[in-house]
Amino acid sequence: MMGAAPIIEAQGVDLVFQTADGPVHALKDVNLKVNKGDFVSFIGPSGCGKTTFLRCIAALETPTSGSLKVRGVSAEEARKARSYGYVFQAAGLFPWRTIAGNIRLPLEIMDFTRADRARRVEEVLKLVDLEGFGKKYPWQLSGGMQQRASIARALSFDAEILLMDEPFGALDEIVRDKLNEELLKLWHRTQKTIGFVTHSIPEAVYLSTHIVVMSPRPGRITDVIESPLPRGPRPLEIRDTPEFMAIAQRVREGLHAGHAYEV
Ligand SMILES: Nc1ncnc2c1ncn2[C@@H]1O[C@H](COP(=O)(O)OP(=O)(O)OP(=O)(O)O)[C@@H](O)[C@H]1O
Repeated sequence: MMGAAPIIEAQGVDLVFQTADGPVHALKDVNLKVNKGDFVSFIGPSGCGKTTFLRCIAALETPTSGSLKVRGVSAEEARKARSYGYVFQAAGLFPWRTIAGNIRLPLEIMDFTRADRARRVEEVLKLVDLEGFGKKYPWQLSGGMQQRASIARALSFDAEILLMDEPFGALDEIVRDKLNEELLKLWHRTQKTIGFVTHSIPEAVYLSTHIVVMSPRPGRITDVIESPLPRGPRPLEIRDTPEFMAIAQRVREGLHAGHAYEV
C-alpha cells in the first residue's frame, strides 16, 4: 500500500463567495489528503465551511484558488466519471416516486439499462436493510428509513466516494445510534471512501478513521486526528472506552482552541 496516491487531495484551497453584503471568505488555505477507504468526518462550528468543502469535493462549488484533485483528476472530471454519491441533510426523496423510483432516478439519468437498474435497486435496498420497501412511498417510511433510502440512492451507481452532509442530524439519538452502527458496517462491506459532515463529537469519533477539526470563518483545518480505534465495525459500547474519550477530548480541545463552541 506504500505510496498509494490519495483519493482526495486539497492543496491551499480558498473559497470566497461574492455576496451583496461583500465577500464571504468561506475556506482558507485548506490542505487535506484522504486515502482510499478512509472514513473522514468534518466537524466545526456552524458556518465554518464544512458543507462548502464537501461541495467543492463534489464539484458543486469551485474553489477561488488552490488545487483540488480527486482520483488524480479535477473534481469536475471526477464528477463526470461518477465518482461521488451525495447524501443531503434532509433525505430529499421525491414524494411522488416510490422508494425504488427514487433510488432508480440517478440510474435513469445515467442511462443504465432497465435490467441493470432493477438489479441495482434491489442490491442497494438490501445493503441498507430496506428489502421489500421498494414499492412504498417516502411518507410511508420513518425518518430513519427515509435517510437509509437516500443513502441507497447515493450508492446505486456504485460511486467510489460517498459524501454525506449531516445525514442523521435531524434524527433522534436512538435512531441515530442505530444508523451510525449500520453505516459503519456498510462502509466496511463496500470499502467506500466516506466524507461525513457532523456537529456531533461522539458521532465523529465513533464513525471515523480521521477527524478533521475546522475553525470558524474563514474556515481552516486546525487538526486532523487519526483514530486509534479499530477500522471496520465498532460496537456502540466503544464510546465508553478510555481511547474513545481521549479522542473526543482532543476534538473538544481543538474546537475550543478555534473558539468554536460555547459549551
Ligand atoms: N452560495 C453561497 N453564497 C454566499 N455565501 C455562502 C454560500 N454558501 C455558503 N456561504 C457562506 O459560507 C460560509 C460557510 O458555509 P457552510 O454552509 O459551508 O458552513 P457549515 O460549516 O457547513 O455550516 P453548518 O454547520 O451550519 O451547516 C457561511 O458563512 C455561509 O453563509
